[in-house]
Amino acid sequence: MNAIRALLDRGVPLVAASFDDTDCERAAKAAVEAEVDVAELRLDQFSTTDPEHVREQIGAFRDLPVLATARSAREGGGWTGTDEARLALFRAVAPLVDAVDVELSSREILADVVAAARRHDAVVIVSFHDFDRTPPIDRLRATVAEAKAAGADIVKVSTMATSRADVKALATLLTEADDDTGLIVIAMGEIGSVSRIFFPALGSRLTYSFVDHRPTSGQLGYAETFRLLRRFYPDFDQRKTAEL
Ligand SMILES: O=C1C[C@@](O)(C(=O)O)C[C@@H](O)[C@@H]1O
Repeated sequence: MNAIRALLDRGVPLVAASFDDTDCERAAKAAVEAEVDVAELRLDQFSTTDPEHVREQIGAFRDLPVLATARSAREGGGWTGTDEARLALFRAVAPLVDAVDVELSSREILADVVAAARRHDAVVIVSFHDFDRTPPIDRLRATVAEAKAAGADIVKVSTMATSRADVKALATLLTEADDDTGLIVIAMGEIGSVSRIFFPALGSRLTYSFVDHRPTSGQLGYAETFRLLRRFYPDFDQRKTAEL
């Protein structure tokens, strides 16, 4: 079975760390030693997306489940190429990875990325980011519904929290959804940092940390993320082993 799906099926929150293509062999070794659950490869931050190069870097992460992300510049990522090229990249990596992340706003390629992932049993994360603000909760509810309808296995909502009310709205979005919805919710920013630990305990499926990749706003390092999840989520250490 797909390694990320198998981990998700256990119902315990998982920890991802994000990587670009800097010294992948060494980075992958550090991630395995750190017990990271999922390596998110930020293809949009690679020095080149030449297929041979990308295949080689994914190969370096062979001992970890891999999530491939090619974030559009529109949603804060580094992808500045065409949508055709991005779709071709997703199609090339779909057979090699366990999951892909594509933005709901990437309407021109969304259905084709979902289809490519499905063909290879890769988990589909359909994501929404707002690096400036947290939109009203009704907008976010509509976003989740649209992402589900587009074929998401997991919907990710990651927005900038500029007040405690924003953190509360995101927590509400998460807790009102039933467990089958499969949500990843992140409150970005310093005020949202608590969400990196607290939201997994409320049902958010994956929390993002960093090993030595540049952190996004409010991310905690993997060591701190692990320590706090162990402290506050009693089943955390069983995520890779036990039938829960
Ligand atoms: O979208 C997300 C979440 C994230 O932006 C974060 O704030 O943890 C980190 C990204 O690498 C990932 O793709």
